[in-house]
Amino acid sequence: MQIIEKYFKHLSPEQVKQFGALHSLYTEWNEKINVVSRKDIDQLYERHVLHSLGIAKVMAFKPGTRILDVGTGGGFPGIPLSILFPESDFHLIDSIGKKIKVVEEVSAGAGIKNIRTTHGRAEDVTDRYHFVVSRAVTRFKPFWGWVAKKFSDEQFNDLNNGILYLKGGDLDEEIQELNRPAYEYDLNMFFEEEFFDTKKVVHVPAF
Ligand SMILES: C[S@@+](CC[C@H](N)C(=O)[O-])C[C@H]1O[C@@H](n2cnc3c(N)ncnc32)[C@H](O)[C@@H]1O
Repeated sequence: MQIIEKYFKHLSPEQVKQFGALHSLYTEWNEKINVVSRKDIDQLYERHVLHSLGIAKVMAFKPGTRILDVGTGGGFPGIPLSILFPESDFHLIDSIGKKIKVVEEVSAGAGIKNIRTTHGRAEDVTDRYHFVVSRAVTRFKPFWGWVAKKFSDEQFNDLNNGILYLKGGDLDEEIQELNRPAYEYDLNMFFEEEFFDTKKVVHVPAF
């Protein structure tokens, strides 16, 4: 938990409480339904919570921003981002029902109010969002096909509406295949831990 406060210094007491609650909630739920690899649960705050918050270092969502987390699994990056941005609205979707059950239990347990969940496929969502976030779901090209029609054309954030995807490694081939402008932000600019050496946030503007 200290690692979150090291990089996010202006958390409210409520946010400190909510981030602090995640360890016991994920430990409890991960024993019933495996959403985080067992060896990673000890590094929950670095590898899952702080990694998810890498998106916040690139983009501070303004109040009223609507964000879809595609293939959220156990709630990453959506749950940490919803705690950090309590005035934005998050929609977390996954095609596996038991993962959505974990998301619902963890978000209720932590008292998170700005999340709604759907058990279903991203392709079937018909609502409009300012941003789509994701981690570890699929390559950019098919992903773009799933979400291209889901963007609102109302812009009020510092970056253009679009995808903010957590990726790792060399992305040249994947971005070439996507054939759209994509901007890479290295997370080692913000976080000094070795885990972030190869990690990036990629912004794919929708317009
Ligand atoms: C490797 S997991 C990553 C989970 C989470 N984003 C994380 O980083 O911890 C990929 C998730 O994407 C979900 N998924 C794959 N295709 C999907 C689709 N078309 N719509 C919704 N969820 C999908 C899977 O069910 C799975 O939970």
